[in-house]
Amino acid sequence: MSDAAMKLVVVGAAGRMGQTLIRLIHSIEGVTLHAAIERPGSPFIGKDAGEISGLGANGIIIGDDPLAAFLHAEGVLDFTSPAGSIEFAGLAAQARIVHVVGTTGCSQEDDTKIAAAARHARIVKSGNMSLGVNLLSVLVQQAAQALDAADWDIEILEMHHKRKVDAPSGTALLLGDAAAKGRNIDLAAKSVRVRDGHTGAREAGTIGFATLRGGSVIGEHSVLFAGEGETVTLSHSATDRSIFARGAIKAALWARDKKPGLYSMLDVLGLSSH
Ligand SMILES: NC(=O)C1=CN([C@@H]2O[C@H](COP(=O)(O)OP(=O)(O)OC[C@H]3O[C@@H](n4cnc5c(N)ncnc54)[C@H](OP(=O)(O)O)[C@@H]3O)[C@@H](O)[C@H]2O)C=CC1
Ligand SMILES: O=C(O)C1=N[C@H](C(=O)O)C[C@H](O)C1
Repeated sequence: MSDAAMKLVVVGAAGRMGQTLIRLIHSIEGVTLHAAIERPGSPFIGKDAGEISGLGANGIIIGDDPLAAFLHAEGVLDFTSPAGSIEFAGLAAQARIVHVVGTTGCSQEDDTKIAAAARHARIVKSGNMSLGVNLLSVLVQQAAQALDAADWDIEILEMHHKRKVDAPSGTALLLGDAAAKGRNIDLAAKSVRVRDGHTGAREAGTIGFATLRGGSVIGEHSVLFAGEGETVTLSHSATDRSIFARGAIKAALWARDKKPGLYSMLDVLGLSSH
């Protein structure tokens, strides 16, 4: 593996995560900002990426041509939108580079396209890049396995800022998936994502989701195991977006010498059980 700093492109550079990534790349050894991209027509095209992120000018001008940016880069950090991430995965595959995807709200069809791109790109995708949430997912899987479905109901509660556009959050779904693995059930078949009106009594063995939106909340997640007379709650609070950015940069460095494929943050953190 090269000793030189890994050349990274930040797509969605002017977004909340884009700006956080640009600040963090500046302060972490072993990585360097190669280019910053926004969509064509964005008011941020032509602006200095360092200035936009509050660092002061760094000479990297935000552009709108990802293909040109990826050509001489080694990795892409992507917290954008499902359509954007599909496009960037295809371009990362063409350039044979690392693609770290934090974007949430992807459909099954979107995920299939990203998995196809992973035949040539090294893709790390996760609904949450933080160490804390990935550790929590391991604990949730263990608790779900230990607590009998007939006696313990699983409910997942999340809250995010008012500008978030997808629900349930990628993290809530990741935690739901961990719970479903612990119970050896299919999450899609057993999840209850909305309740309204006369719903009838709760069906045993299902996994419920509840979503709150408001203010500037960065990310709150709780998994409740509700039994007769007692409740076990496992939770995570994010108080700074740098936890996600740090995880994404760690993922890019980890994937630098890996074979093409689709990886998760559990793989990066060595928490994977397979
Ligand atoms: N996995 C994780 O750990 C985390 C995941 N996320 C996820 O990351 C995503 C972004 O979050 P956040 O930064 O808060 O959102 P923002 O809306 O603040 O930023 C997204 C940025 O991406 C840009 N963008 C969207 N689509 C494209 C495209 N096709 N080409 C180029 N640029 C594009 C947006 O531009 P425009 O405004 O013009 O659309 C915007 O500048 C969300 O899906 C969020 O859930 C967030 C935090 C952590
Ligand atoms: O949109 C956000 O802000 C976040 N999105 C991710 C999610 O959907 O879980 C991760 C984090 O909670 C912040």
